[in-house]
Amino acid sequence: MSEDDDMMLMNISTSVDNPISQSGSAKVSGGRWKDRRKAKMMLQGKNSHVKRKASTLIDSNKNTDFNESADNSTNEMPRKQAKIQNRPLPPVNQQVISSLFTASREISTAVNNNEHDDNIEINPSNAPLLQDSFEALGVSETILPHLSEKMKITKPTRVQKLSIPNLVAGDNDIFIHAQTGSGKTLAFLLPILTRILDMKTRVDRQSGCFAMIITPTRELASQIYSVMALLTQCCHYLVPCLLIGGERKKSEKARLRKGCNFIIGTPGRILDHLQNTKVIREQLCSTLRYLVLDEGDKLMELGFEQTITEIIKLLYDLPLDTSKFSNLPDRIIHVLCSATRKGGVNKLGNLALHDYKLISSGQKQEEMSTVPDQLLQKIAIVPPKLRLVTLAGVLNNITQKQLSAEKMATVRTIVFLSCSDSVDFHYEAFSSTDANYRTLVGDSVRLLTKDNHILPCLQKADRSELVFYKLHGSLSQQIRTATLQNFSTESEATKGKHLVMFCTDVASRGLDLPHVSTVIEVDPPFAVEDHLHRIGRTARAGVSGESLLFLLPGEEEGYMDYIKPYHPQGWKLLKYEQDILKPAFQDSSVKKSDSKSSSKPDKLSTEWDNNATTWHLNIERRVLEDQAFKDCAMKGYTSHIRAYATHLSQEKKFFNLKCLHLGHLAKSFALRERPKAMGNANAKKRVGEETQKRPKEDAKSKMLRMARQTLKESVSEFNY
Ligand SMILES: Nc1ncnc2c1ncn2[C@@H]1O[C@H](COP(=O)(O)OP(=O)(O)OP(=O)(O)O)[C@@H](O)[C@H]1O
Repeated sequence: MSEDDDMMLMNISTSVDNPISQSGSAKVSGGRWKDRRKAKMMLQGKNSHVKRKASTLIDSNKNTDFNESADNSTNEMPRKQAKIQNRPLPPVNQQVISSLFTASREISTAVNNNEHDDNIEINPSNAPLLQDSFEALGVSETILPHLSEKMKITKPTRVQKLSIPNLVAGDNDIFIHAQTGSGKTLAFLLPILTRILDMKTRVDRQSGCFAMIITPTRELASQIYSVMALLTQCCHYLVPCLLIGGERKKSEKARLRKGCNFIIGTPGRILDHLQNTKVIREQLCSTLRYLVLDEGDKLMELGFEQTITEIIKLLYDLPLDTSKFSNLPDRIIHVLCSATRKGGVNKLGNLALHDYKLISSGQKQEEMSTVPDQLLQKIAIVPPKLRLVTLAGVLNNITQKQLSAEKMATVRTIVFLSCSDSVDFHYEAFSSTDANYRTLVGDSVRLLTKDNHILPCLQKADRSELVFYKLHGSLSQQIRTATLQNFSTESEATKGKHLVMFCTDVASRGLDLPHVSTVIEVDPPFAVEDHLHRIGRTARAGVSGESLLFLLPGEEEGYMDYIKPYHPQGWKLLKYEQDILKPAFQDSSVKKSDSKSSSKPDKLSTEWDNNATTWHLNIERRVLEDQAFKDCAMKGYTSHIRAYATHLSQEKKFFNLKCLHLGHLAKSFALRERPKAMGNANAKKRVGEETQKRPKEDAKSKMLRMARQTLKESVSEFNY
């Protein structure tokens, strides 16, 4: 039963003692006609307020009772149910707890028409090719030993095999279009470095800048800078320089003044320096020969077309002295990297590339690359109320598996959410329930300490084995960098633990985080490209990996057909109960969070669904008791709804705001209040703040306004 309904039977009486069992003949009298109709429908076992097709969203009596027994302390029985069953009504101002589980739990509509076949042996599609060598591709002898000894990279991947000879020997522009994790970074860095090293002309940091690499995110720029810094350890006289927003411009200027051979950065900051810093123009003048645009589709999606046009214009305004380094190309070579060749990126190609060669690692030259073959995709159709507890179940099962392994290896999981506020909520919900944690970086990395039992499996383990991270664009650049650094590197504090990072799409593009074994998309991506990039954080360079996508029952299930072409190896369709919740909650008892204050000894349940409910009620109770956490949950919920309205128009049929059951979704943010009530409370607050009332909007313009606002926020999310 939805919280939305709890007020509607206030003045209604029924003529039967047990109307549920005699639903067909129930007589309802009194109250408004609408209320009577609703009541009658309910007595007949129908839901007058069907928001989505799946029958699973209608709660049962059984579960309301079950819920009651799971949390007697609050004694909050839905009023409608109480009235129907002639039980005493709870006080009007008391909140209603809607039950977590529903009567019919089977998701009947979920059919797997793209089953993953366990019996087929799959070869990794982005792995190094054992029969090839970098030497044969023409990579400089100066780099080869360093590559194999220091970086442990001995064989090229398919995309490297195709692009390196092209850039080493030819002077064409190239468009690199390849799967995630296929080694695109080295596919352009190695040949550029080779051309400079093989000039046989002595160069140093004062010789000028030879290549500029532009990326959409600061994290990606920092990562490419690190790879370049590692590569140039074998030729320390060559120096890269990083120019990204969020850093002090003054120190960047000082670095530029010392001289550099490669500039790596984000578009806004690079343009800013080109327009305002004389020394960068001096560095680029005469020497610039390569302009690389990485993640071209994202650059366009985020509206950098104008910025890049201006950068290109300014670069072409600089004089080029081809006599100075005559072994280098006699013009600026453009390299464009992208996982897709659809839409905006073609425009960027027209803008930046001339007479280019397409380097595609796929067998077929499709517009979008598929996911790596060795990646095992899983999909779970999860009712909106159960999203939080199911996520807990998934994380628990991964930790459980890690704990039961003989050798405790560090395990990394990335959880993608739709917006920063939702990231904040999930980070708080999972990392600080028992307040037994230690922060490792600012307040964006929390190591659970002993006695923190946020997941059921930790109650049995004598050690705490979890570290939680949060990453989104509203954090300062220093915190973002330090958080990623901590997540990626092995340290004493994190060694052998399960590292879980809650993040927005800021972490979806190009980031190469080592040994990520699972990616969980709790909120579906805003575009199918984002789906490929998010799950591409695992299964990199031939290594295996898993990803799990949560979809809501109903319209969202149609998304499976939509993404099918990108998953040639199929997927496994999980049942949220049998495959996730039951294994997570069945063998351990979850204590009620208020059990300490209770005089009675805690009666622990061995039923998995009882445990799952208790787990959820603990989080709900915290929301009730802790105003700061409640604010966090409300913000997370409202921002999530706003973000939901921004799905691409061609994907709106799967992600239609109107089909969302807002009340049930609120439950997954541990909120017991109805969204309507929340809205009214907020509206009341606003009355004092705003003297002018917003003119009445129709649904369409409201949705558009929300979408525009969220798009604006999502761009600032990346802080370019
Ligand atoms: N030839 C190789 N052999 C082994 N590992 C490699 C090779 N080339 C690259 N790698 C490793 O593979 C990982 C992925 O590389 P990279 O980040 O360049 O992939 P990408 O194609 O740019 O991925 P994305 O599309 O996600 O940005 C890195 O850790 C890199 O060190």
